[in-house]
Amino acid sequence: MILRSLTLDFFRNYPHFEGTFSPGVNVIWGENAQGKTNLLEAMAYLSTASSHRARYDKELIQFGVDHAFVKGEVETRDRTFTLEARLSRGARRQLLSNGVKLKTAGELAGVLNTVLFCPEDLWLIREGAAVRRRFLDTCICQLRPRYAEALAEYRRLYEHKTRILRDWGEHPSLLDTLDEFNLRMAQTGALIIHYRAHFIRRLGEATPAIHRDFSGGREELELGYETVSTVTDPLAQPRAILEELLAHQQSHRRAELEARQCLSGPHKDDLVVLLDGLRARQFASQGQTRTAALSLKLASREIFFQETGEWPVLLLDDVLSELDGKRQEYVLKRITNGQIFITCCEEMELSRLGDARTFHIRGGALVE
Ligand SMILES: Nc1ncnc2c1ncn2[C@@H]1O[C@H](COP(=O)(O)OP(=O)(O)OP(=O)(O)O)[C@@H](O)[C@H]1O
Repeated sequence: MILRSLTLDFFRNYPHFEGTFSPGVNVIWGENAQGKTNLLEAMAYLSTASSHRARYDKELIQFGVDHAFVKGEVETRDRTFTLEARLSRGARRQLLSNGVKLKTAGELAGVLNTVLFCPEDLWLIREGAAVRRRFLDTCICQLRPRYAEALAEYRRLYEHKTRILRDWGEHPSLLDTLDEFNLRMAQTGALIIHYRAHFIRRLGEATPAIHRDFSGGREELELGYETVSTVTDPLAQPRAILEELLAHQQSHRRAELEARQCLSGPHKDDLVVLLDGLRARQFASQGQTRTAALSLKLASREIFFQETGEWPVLLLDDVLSELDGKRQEYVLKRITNGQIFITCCEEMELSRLGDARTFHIRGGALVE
């Protein structure tokens, strides 16, 4: 999978950008706050229709402007795709593939896959469960269009149910619709759990070997999936999971009404990381959690390759400078395949990774 070129209009601090990239290594360098991350964010947006750091699309539109445009030419499966995202402050965003409007973001899956790695990811293990759910969701959405659709639907239902629970005291008639929402949330929730369990199983197969290699054979990493307590087998068919989710909702109905919060469902899921049998989140050292986070990210890249036969585009945002020499060396050794974008503050010598193209960014523009 190769991102051949990228065009931006009014995206973040770029009034306009046009770049054509190397199929190998691309180094994007410049001083702080010049727009290096913004560029990777735009690339990732074309693969996931979401940003790793913006909650709303409108944050991506340049200040004082009412629309933004992102276009990428992608080579995959011996074909060329033109992906476009048109963002607007006043209207729904539009996503297009080869000029055809997409109905859902899920339809982007499989055209451009990216694995983004930024310094915050080094805290993937230490942070709360939300960060690990986001990691899982970003990966699975790119591999399974149906998952992306279920997740979007689940989020809509969750927000609606949260409003019902928040306001039912003042408007008791809202409770008339609660059962309907519960059923639909359990149906989409069952699908989400099924897909997450299968992805975590794959991750659980790929990550330990990388981590073992990385830690010089000293540590054993294991992964687990923590979901709704009534679910006995998250790998089971969604139909079986549905019944167990409904039972959990039923037993938490009263508590939800009292707490006025949605307490039942996969929105609380976690990916559990164990190092030598202990929960890494609580017991691992800073160095160990970094190594484990890197192993997870590198493993996800390998799963993309196994699934699609092509390496995803790797976006390394300022991450190498955060790593000590040994970890840097390990990552560089492991990423010799596929297209790579690396941002850094100084021009880097990366000739060992093959032909590298260099882009110097200043103030939201390419320095020619
Ligand atoms: N919607 C927006 N409109 C205009 N400018 C924006 C918008 N969002 C962010 N910016 C600007 O983009 C710049 C940050 O860009 P970016 O995060 O890409 O920096 P960077 O080059 O990666 O820096 P660092 O090396 O510090 O990580 C900031 O100056 C910020 O004010």
